[in-house]
Amino acid sequence: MKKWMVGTRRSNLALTQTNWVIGQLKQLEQEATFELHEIVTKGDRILDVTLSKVGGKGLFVKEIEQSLFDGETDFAVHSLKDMPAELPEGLVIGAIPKRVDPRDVLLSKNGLTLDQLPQGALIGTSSLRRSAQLLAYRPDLQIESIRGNIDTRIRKLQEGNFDAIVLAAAGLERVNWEGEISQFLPVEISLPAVGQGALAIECRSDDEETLRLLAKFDHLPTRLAVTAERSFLHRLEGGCQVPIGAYATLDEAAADEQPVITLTGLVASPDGKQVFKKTAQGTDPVALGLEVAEAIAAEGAADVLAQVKKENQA
Ligand SMILES: NCc1[nH]cc(CCC(=O)O)c1CC(=O)O
Repeated sequence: MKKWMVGTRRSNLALTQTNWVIGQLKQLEQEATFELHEIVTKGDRILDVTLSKVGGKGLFVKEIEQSLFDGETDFAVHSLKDMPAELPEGLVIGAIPKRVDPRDVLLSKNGLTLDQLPQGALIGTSSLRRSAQLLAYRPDLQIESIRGNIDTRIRKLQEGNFDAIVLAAAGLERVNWEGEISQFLPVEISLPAVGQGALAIECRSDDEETLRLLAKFDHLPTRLAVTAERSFLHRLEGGCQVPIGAYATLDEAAADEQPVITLTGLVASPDGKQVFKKTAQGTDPVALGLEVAEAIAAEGAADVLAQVKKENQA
């Protein structure tokens, strides 16, 4: 019986996610065996610099993809939101498991909510998407960059460096830190990152055996939703260094109907003073993503993105 080599980053979150995926796949294919292959990525090595300054898409995936090309690994487990909008030729996402909670969450001193935080409170986040939306909602807040894995960030909050930090609910739940959450931020206040809360299992596009295994673990409603979000991202050519968010949901569809996808897309200026946001519905996820992207680009989002990209290069 085949043994699959599985690529993963070495962080606690990555290892937890990968081991969870392996556990699920074992239930689907009981004879199969799996071996973990830990890979240190560029993103893991530059922990002290704000990611938006480092630039470059897919900081956490490049070395992992190389290992797939080299045949050293057969598939790799990623957080979907760390994946660039476009995959290199020869690789595909073989499975997208069911998405968990996509929301951002606030972790604060004394459990205060966003509305309860004192005037001028200091928030730790290195995500332009999160800081722009927080400032749009509460212009008095101060934002400072924070880096490191989930444990490091929570420690920095506990040490008193910040009044609050913002993280993804999904990551916290996966590593059992959900008890630290002070507030789940409504998507109306903080629209999540494209693909947040979903995993992506990447493999070679010509690897029939692995594709067949992974197909059993694909969750179609999640795939449709994140395909719409990634189409939006792709049209705007956004990486993690621009303030872009998107969130799609599916209506309950009858068995003989195509599900209707509702997609909200957002682009904001880093200071939160300009927010471009649009919601539309459709049944074709790629077309829907393009439609929403083009609508907000035409309203002025394209200028904001061009400005942010220029500043990142400076
Ligand atoms: N940017 C890092 C990252 N990539 C994936 C997650 C976990 C959440 C997810 O899988 O969407 C996180 C941490 C965070 O943003 O809090």
